[in-house]
Amino acid sequence: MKNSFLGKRIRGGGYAIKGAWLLLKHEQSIQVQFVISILVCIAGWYFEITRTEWILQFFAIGLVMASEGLNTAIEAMADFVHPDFHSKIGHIKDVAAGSVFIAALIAVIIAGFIYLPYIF
Ligand SMILES: Nc1ncnc2c1ncn2[C@@H]1O[C@H](COP(=O)(O)OP(=O)(O)OP(=O)(O)O)[C@@H](O)[C@H]1O
Repeated sequence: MKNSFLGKRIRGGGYAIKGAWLLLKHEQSIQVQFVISILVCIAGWYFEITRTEWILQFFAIGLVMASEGLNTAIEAMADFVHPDFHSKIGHIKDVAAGSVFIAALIAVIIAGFIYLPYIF
């Protein structure tokens, strides 16, 4: 069982859950996004948004938090392979941060489409 296909997949899932827990425990940006996600879910419950709007909202939350997690991993990898200042490392980190910015921008636009009609 330990080295079977299923055993390996279950172990891989365990590592992934551990990684998600580490992100939540140690990364301030993920913690902030987690709190914002909870607030947005409270807003969804308050305004009684539709099923499709919930799907879009969870998609946006997942997009932002997953890209932030990958950005964190890339930053950690960059710091590990090259702890000193280097323009290439700066470029890699900037590009990784840019992907989070794009995800966050899309999430804000989705939030606008969902909530502005309920508010105004
Ligand atoms: N080793 C480096 N060489 C060159 N530029 C760097 C280096 N480390 C960081 N930078 C520059 O500083 C910016 C911020 O990097 P940093 O690793 O502090 O990320 P951060 O977004 O502040 O992450 P966190 O808050 O999670 O530590 C990078 O986007 C990059 O422009």
